[in-house]
Amino acid sequence: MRNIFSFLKPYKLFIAVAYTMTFIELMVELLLPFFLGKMINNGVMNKDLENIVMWGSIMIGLAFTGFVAGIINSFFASHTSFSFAYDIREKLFHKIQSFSFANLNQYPTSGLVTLFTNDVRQIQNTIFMALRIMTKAPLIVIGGVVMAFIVNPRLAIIFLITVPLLVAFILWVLKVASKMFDKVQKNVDNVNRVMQENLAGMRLIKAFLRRNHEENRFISANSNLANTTRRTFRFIETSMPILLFVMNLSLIFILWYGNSLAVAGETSVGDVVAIVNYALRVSMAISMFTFIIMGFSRAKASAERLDEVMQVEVDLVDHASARDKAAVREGKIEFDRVSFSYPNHDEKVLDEVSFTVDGGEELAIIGATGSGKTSLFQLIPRLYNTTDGDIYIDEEPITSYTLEQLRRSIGYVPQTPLLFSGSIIDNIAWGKENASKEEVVQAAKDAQIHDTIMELPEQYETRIGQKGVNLSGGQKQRLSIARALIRRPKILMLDDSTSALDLATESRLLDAIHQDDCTTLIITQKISTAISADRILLMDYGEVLAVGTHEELLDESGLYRRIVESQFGEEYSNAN
Ligand SMILES: Nc1ncnc2c1ncn2[C@@H]1O[C@H](COP(=O)(O)OP(=O)(O)OP(=O)(O)O)[C@@H](O)[C@H]1O
Repeated sequence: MRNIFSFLKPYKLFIAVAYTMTFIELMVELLLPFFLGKMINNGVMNKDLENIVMWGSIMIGLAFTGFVAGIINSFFASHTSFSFAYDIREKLFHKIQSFSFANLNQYPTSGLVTLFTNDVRQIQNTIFMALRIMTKAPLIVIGGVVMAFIVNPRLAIIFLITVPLLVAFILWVLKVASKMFDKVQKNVDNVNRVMQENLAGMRLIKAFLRRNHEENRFISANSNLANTTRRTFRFIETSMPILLFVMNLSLIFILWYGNSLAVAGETSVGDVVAIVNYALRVSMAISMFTFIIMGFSRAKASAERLDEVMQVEVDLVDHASARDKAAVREGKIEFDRVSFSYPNHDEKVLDEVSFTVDGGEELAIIGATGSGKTSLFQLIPRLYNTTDGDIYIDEEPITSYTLEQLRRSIGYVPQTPLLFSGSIIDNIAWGKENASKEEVVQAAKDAQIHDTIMELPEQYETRIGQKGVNLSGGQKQRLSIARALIRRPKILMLDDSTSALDLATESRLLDAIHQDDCTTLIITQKISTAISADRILLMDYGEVLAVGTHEELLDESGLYRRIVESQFGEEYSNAN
């Protein structure tokens, strides 16, 4: 909590002004009934018009001062709460950008989105309320009781019974409600998650005719949310009339007892009116305070969630020995008995993997699904750290490069191409800061996508929807390859990124890549692609079974022969 609210520090002055205005409003609220009593006692009861005008003018002046103070307070309260929300969203975004893959695995995307929207808004609203009325409400309760005692202690005695009773009741309501709000929040997260998965997987849902199934899943999440919200608000709604009932009882008591004292000449009508007025203000402040505290308990839960993410230790940072000047020169890669398990998982997905790729060499990696190919790739740009063993680039441990230097020299095309909303040119140029149009066009030509782009309505300026919905799978793959090529990386890594390309296009693309002097690692399922590489690495169950040329592997590895036969037919391997 404290960490999150420390974001208010830059706005200390605004907060001070807001609280000063609150104090003025408070004074106005407490003095008005007092002066009303005076006006009735000295003016109305004595039919003294001059006195009425005098007290009336003072009251109007006070009310106007309160009104102006309220407007100024509102301005500073909203400015502070909006600025706070802006700052915290910016800091949160920055923090999440610094997350490693292992950190990201800890938090579902939907939860992170909820942080940015729901949680930040919840705290923002509470800060606004806090500056606007939160401190005023309890002070009105205390001040109202004190003033009532100043006006008439005998009548004010009722406050000593009702106020503690109401406060105790409200504390109980809050305790129960905050647990209920926790459940509401969990259900909000759940609805967000289902929605997000559905929007991202809409095509798959339609293709698999799973619309009804998904609708039912959403209905279930949505009705859970509606039910918990309904239960929570019903509870609060039923507690409010109880509150009002106790308040009204105390008012009736004041009127009845005040009347009998007035008839006996022991108090004045003005005092009774003033005390009734204080009772009304105290009751309103108490019920207002309930809502504020309820908002506060929700904001507390939101602040805790935000704080948890803000405090996450990023587990992948530059090594103490990393040198910013170290730059990848040739792109020679060496794995030395590298083992790897995903964080918080015991299973080894890579087991003592050793191999070397020379600078400028092309290595194809093949293996069954789940054999650890992508995991191996992710270790090279240090998206994860190895569990055991070392990786060297140009004979230096990868930890001796800063993350920035290391990743700057790598062009990584992931298995699922992800394009951003924007134009084609933006998407390719995204791969390199300040890329020129010529560089974009050259990268597109190398990735064999230039001709396709030129056929689009606005060519390079054509906009693509989020995730490039209006492009085919193969086109998306080639755009994300162009994005990697524009970096002119020393190490190029393609994770099954040519799977949707026909053989001729793929071979032209690989030829273009060969023109560049870069080390290329290609994960592929296609033997035809693997054959064109200098060497092939065969993986199975996280181990390297064999490394060599196509012919060497045909001789050495039964598994490789079987894969070749499954794609080219038995005659092929017999002939070779
Ligand atoms: N984020 C993760 N957390 C835990 N385990 C994971 C994670 N990602 C992958 N794995 C596991 O690691 C193993 C290797 O997965 P990997 O994606 O490296 O295989 P792959 O050979 O690239 O498969 P494919 O050809 O299907 O892409 C699998 O058993 C998988 O379940």
